[in-house]
Amino acid sequence: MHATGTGVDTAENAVPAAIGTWLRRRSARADDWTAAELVAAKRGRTVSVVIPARDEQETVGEIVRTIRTALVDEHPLVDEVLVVDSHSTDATAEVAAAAGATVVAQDAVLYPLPGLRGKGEALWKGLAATTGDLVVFVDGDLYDFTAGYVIGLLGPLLADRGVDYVKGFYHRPLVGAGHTDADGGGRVTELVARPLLNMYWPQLAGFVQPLAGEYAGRREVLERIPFVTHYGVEVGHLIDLVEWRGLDALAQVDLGTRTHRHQGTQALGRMSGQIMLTIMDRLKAHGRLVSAESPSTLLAQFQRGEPTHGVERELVLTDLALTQRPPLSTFRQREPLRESA
Ligand SMILES: O=c1ccn([C@@H]2O[C@H](COP(=O)(O)OP(=O)(O)O)[C@@H](O)[C@H]2O)c(=O)[nH]1
Ligand SMILES: O=C(O)[C@@H](COP(=O)(O)O)O[C@H]1O[C@H](CO)[C@@H](O)[C@H](O)[C@H]1O
Repeated sequence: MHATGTGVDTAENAVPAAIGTWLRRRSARADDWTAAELVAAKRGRTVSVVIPARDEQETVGEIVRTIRTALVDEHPLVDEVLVVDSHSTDATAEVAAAAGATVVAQDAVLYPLPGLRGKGEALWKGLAATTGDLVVFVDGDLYDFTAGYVIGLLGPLLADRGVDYVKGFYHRPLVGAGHTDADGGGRVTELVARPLLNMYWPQLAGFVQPLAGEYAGRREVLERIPFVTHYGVEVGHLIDLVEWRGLDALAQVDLGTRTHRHQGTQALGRMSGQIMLTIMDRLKAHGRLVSAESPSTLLAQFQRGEPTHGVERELVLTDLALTQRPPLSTFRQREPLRESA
């Protein structure tokens, strides 16, 4: 490790010992396991893959085909592949079904429960619409997805009963028109999530990609945590799980490189606000943030467009209010949770 700019020398011993221990104990690589080894390790447990997809017709088909070919047909590691069609306006559902996925419309799950919008809603509905003992979440906008993503995420869960939840990590290029910044991706991670998590949940500082969209968990645990319905879902999971299950129940796996469809800066501004409000919500929930007033959830952004109030910009208002689904178990009677061995 090396000194950085105005930062102190980050020598090995500057990293809190607990983080170093966790990194060594709970970090793995996707190629630590093979599909055949994990099939043998299933011992009757089942696996569902859930892909949230809003307008992903360009990429979702190849992701589904890769899983089906390598991890259903060749090696029966995955028992169920579900694409949650999240109000797509393109051919996402048709492309996913043609590739061999089960497809469900987000609002059709747990109908007539009124549907909400957002990625977290898609994930929660995907959990509700599947049955696997282990659940793997994979974004639908990946360009370089491999079966190793799923193998790597399942490895720690099948190998160690003490692990409840596994995040992927990877190099994240930012691919622009004719230019790629090899490590420019994960903009909200680097500018918002990592600094805030280091400030308030430093025990999570070892996660290389806290907002990774590829992760897996035990159903018995996933059904007992809330799902923030928008982009705060990942950071909400990490905080809720480390508070409930402890850091040692969490793990991470190196999946190599991840290239995905990037959103624009204003969309990431809204995502950032959602993540900040989720972190503030958890600080309040744990009695660590006492504020005289609640933050406004209304975000004003300015775009090229119709002049507004005499300014040569279009004013766009978005409500970033935190909405979340309760633990799915509150919708269903479940056996008491078996404490991890
Ligand atoms: O309301 C939503 C928003 C996003 N997504 C999906 O969630 C994944 C990650 O979303 P996105 O790519 O927008 O986030 P980013 O990766 O840019 O942070 C993608 O498969 C999206 O199609 C979804 O199903 N519903
Ligand atoms: O990590 C990030 O900063 C954002 C944006 O990534 P890019 O800057 O477009 O590579 O992407 C992630 O964040 C979302 C919110 O947690 C997740 O839902 C996405 O799956 C993940 O790609």
